[in-house]
This record gives sequence, C-alpha cells and structure tokens, in this order.
Amino acid sequence: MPFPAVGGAALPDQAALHALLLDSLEEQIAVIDREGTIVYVNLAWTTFGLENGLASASAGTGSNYLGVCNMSGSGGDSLAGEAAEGIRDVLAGERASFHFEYPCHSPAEKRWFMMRAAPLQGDPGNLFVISHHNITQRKLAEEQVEYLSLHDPLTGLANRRHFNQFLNNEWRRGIRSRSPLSFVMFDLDHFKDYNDELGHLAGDQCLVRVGQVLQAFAGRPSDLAVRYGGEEFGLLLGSTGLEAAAKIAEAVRQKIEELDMYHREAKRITVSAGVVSVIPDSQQTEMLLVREADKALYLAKQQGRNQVACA
Ligand SMILES: Nc1nc2c(ncn2[C@@H]2O[C@H](COP(=O)(O)OP(=O)(O)OP(=O)(O)O)[C@@H](O)[C@H]2O)c(=O)[nH]1
Repeated sequence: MPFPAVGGAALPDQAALHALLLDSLEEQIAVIDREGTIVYVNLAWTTFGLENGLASASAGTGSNYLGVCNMSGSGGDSLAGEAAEGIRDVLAGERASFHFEYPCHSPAEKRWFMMRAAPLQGDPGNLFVISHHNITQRKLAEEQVEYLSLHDPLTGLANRRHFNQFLNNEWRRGIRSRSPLSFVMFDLDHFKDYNDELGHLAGDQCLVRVGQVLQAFAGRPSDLAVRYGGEEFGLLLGSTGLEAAAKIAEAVRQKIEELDMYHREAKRITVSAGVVSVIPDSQQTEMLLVREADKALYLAKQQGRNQVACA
C-alpha cells in the first residue's frame, strides 16, 4: 500500500496529496511570479504543451508566460495582446482577476479555452495562478444555438431574423458607399395545389430544392438567400443594380422551372418574382426594399405568374 491508511482510506501526506490532486486535474494550471516567469506547472499543462508542439522549455517552469503573450501580441496576435494586458493588470493589483475566452483550434478540431489569471490565495502580490480551462463543448453549443436562431430548419437558408440584421447592415453600407442594393422576392405559384395533391412532405421537399437553387445564386459575401415565409423566398444582392438583379431573378425562375417538379400532368412548380433596386438613402428605411419588391411580386402574379416583374 503506497500511503498510510487514515480512517480506513490510504492517504499521502498533505503536500503529496495536493501535488497529486493538481496533476489529476483536467485544467491546465501554472503559477507565475511577478515578472510572469512560470514557477510551477501541473501535469495537464505540460502534457498539453508537448502534445501541441510547444518546446518543453516554453511549456514548463522557467519560461516567461507573460513574455510569450507580450511577444505574440506585438507580433500582431491581438488575442495574445489582450491576454497580456489582462495579466499585467492582475500582476499590478489593478484588477482582482482576469478571465479571457479564446479560440485555440488544432488542425483536427475546433477548440476554445478560458484563461484565468488571479493572485495565489494566501500569497497576494508575489505569486499568481494561470489556468486554462477547455470550454469547447459550451462554445459548440453556443454556435449551434446561434445557427438555429438565424436559419430556417427546413431549407437551411437565413430566416427573417437573420435577413433583417443582414439587410440593415447592407443598407447602412449602401448609404456610405452610394452603391445600389437589390432585393428579389419570390413566391411559388399554386403551391397549395402541389401540397394538396402530393402531400405536405412532398411540399417540404419541393421547398428544400427551391432553397438550394436560391442558395446557389447568393455567392458573394453581400448576398443573402432567405426563406421569407411559408413558400416565399428572397434574394438580397449587394452592389447590384436593377438590370443585373432582374437577370438573376430570371435565371432563378428558369432553374426552378427546370427542376421539373410536376404535380399534375403538364403542371409543374414555377415561381413569380418581384425585383427592386435602390441606392440606400438615410431618409428611408430598409423596409422600403421589401415593400417595393412585394408590390412587384404582386404584379408578376397578376400578369399570369411564372415571370419576373420590376418595381
Ligand atoms: N409543405 C409545406 N407547405 C407549406 C409550408 N409553408 C407554407 N406552405 C403551404 O403553401 C401554400 C401557400 O398557398 P397560397 O398562399 O394559397 O399560395 P399558392 O397556392 O402558392 O398560390 P399563389 O401564390 O397565388 O400562386 C399553403 O398550402 C401552405 O400550407 C411548409 O413549410 N411546408
């Protein structure tokens, strides 16, 4: 038995117990002095450093943690610069502790950590504890929640909330750059018949395929395809004038027709579209685009469907 038995359990003395405890933690822990030099690391700290290609010298005692952060910060790594600033504040007693979340992705996986810097209890002003805690599970869950809050679950396109935020940004960008912003509103024709004849699940599949067509036309960072409502879709096109937007709308219309989704002999899924283009102006709100595209769409429906109308 390696340790003397205490009350039936085998325990090491206190110092050995604490050392073993620190080496059993998943959290990476280091103790630094006032200059930022590492005077202690636990096993998780060393193991992580070695597994991630850090030379054992910079992963362990004797290396200067603050110096490494400072150097990376001045080399242009803004996260390291922010970490260095927080640690310096704690070392100077200007803040009680510092928490900092940062990405640390490996080639194989996404990872995030939280770094905490705080004075060592019972030894204020001389020694400080740096800990790195893996928060990847929480970050992935947050990413997932954010994705779900911004996308339509059926088609994967942006939802209205995402669209409204995006449109507002593009509108403000358009005011600054005086460049045109276009919006195309699409609505499937006689989709109720499709649903009634083939069933809701087939209707869903049809919406998914239409969404894929729209997504393929939203290739630039200033473009966004949105599922606006049930069978209503939209395509926001940054820095695009009316003529170009109308051509894109017509190309989408053709592609959807070419999907050949028939629900009755000689009756296939088609789409009507309303196009609008404006140079954003601070006297108006971005909802002007949606209103005008909606009016043009109404015109396309009135004129016989399966066509593009411009505002
Ligand atoms: N399968 C499916 N159907 C949907 C969904 N959202 C809306 N719909 C259906 O879309 C249909 C829309 O019908 P209407 O508004 O009458 O329009 P329409 O039949 O396309 O006629 P027009 O727009 O005038 O050409 C309704 O039957 C809705 O139930 C959805 O998520 N899945």
